[in-house]
Amino acid sequence: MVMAIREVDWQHWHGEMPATLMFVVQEGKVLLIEKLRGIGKGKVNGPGGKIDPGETPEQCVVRECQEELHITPLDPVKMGELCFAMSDIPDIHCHVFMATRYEGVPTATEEAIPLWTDLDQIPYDRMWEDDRCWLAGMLAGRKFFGRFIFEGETMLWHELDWQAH
Ligand SMILES: Nc1nc2c([nH]c(=O)n2[C@H]2C[C@H](O)[C@@H](COP(=O)(O)OP(=O)(O)OP(=O)(O)O)O2)c(=O)[nH]1
Repeated sequence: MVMAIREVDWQHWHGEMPATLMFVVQEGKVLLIEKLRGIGKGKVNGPGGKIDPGETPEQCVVRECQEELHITPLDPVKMGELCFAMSDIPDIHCHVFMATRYEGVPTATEEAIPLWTDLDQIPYDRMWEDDRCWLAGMLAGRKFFGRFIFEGETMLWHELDWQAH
């Protein structure tokens, strides 16, 4: 069976659900989580979540790290944006950040289990499919803008632009 790819008018696309992700990197490791609830429950990801009304992406990513891991990332750097056209949930516009410093001790909560992960051992088979397209490049310091079409949890199409140095 051939699956028809949903037509997306990216010129006028607007993600109904703004969201964030944070990747803290220190000493050759990145702080990932096993996500215990919400969208992508059971997957490995960075901490993050939906932006509340009135919140900036930066305020959201700090709050989500506090809620999920009891840490406060310092000086978050915006690295990219991910536009997800989804089939079964509202479309998601995700702002992705990195940080090299944080306050607090990464702690397991009802939302997440912290997983310090070697940069060369990222468990892509436990992550969202698109992460293979951008995560390694971002961790190497490259900024990006990506668009993705998903059918359920399957990525049907993607387009990724890397910012010129
Ligand atoms: N790495 C990666 N992250 C994704 C993808 N799709 C996607 O929604 N995410 C992230 C963005 C958000 O951080 C998170 C979805 O928000 P959430 O359900 O965790 O939001 P939340 O914590 O506010 O939710 P809640 O349970 O408190 O209602 O998943 C993807 O394809 N790859």
